Amino acid sequence: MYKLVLIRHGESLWNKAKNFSGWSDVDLTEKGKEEAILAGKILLQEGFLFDIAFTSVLKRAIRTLWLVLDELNSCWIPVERTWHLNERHYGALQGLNKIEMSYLCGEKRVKDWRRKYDEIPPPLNKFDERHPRMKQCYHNLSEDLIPSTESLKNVITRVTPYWKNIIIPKIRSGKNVLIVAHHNSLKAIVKDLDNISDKDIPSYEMPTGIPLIYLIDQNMKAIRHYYLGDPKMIKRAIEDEIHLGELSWEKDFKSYLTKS
Ligand SMILES: O=C(O)[C@@H](CO)OP(=O)(O)O
Repeated sequence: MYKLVLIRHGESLWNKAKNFSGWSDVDLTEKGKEEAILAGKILLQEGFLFDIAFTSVLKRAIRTLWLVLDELNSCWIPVERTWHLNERHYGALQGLNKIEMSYLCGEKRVKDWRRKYDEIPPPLNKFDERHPRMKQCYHNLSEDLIPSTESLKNVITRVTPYWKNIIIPKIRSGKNVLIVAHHNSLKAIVKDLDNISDKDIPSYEMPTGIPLIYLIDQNMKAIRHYYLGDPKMIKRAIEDEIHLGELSWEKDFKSYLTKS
């Protein structure tokens, strides 16, 4: 039996603001940093140690990983940073507010953008300075691999080969692997581990900054999984994700319309 630990990065500035984040390189909030530190402390307390870690090239995931490894006194372990584990590219929606967009375009439109398997948001203009082709960290990628927008299906198509060809062999070789990534890129991994269908994976929700432990069999399928964290907080965080964008869930949604 193998063990694998997955962590969605701690709360980011745009999780807090309820903006579409995607490949925008936003940092953690103070709460996000605390979540990461707590995740590291709990992992230490539970006796987890890692041989290698994988993360994206986005700073909210990298910083979460640093804080976790610091608590584990494991800053020295090899770390693979890869664009394959980046968040879903949310196209021209990036930076827009999910509540405001629900008000303007309707809750169903926002829900479909967020949680329909093959829904592709409007693309980000290739000449927009926020486009990844303008960023140094993607300069070694060929243009056809750099997305201007992505559906969840596209994310699964880019994450799965990396998961199967790069990460799984490390697990099979007996390495203790930690993956710190994003809501949608981690969905690709749990989809494979738990055999979750295309129909069910969009509504799979994961809280920020809480270690998710997987026990895996020889066929690289999950035997069971569990979170290391307060069940009440996890339930609340998952409910917030499910209802994000519903105006009735946002008691104070008018404040989103009046902010500058
Ligand atoms: O905005 C995003 O990039 C992601 C993660 O925060 O959002 P969602 O979970 O709605 O796909």
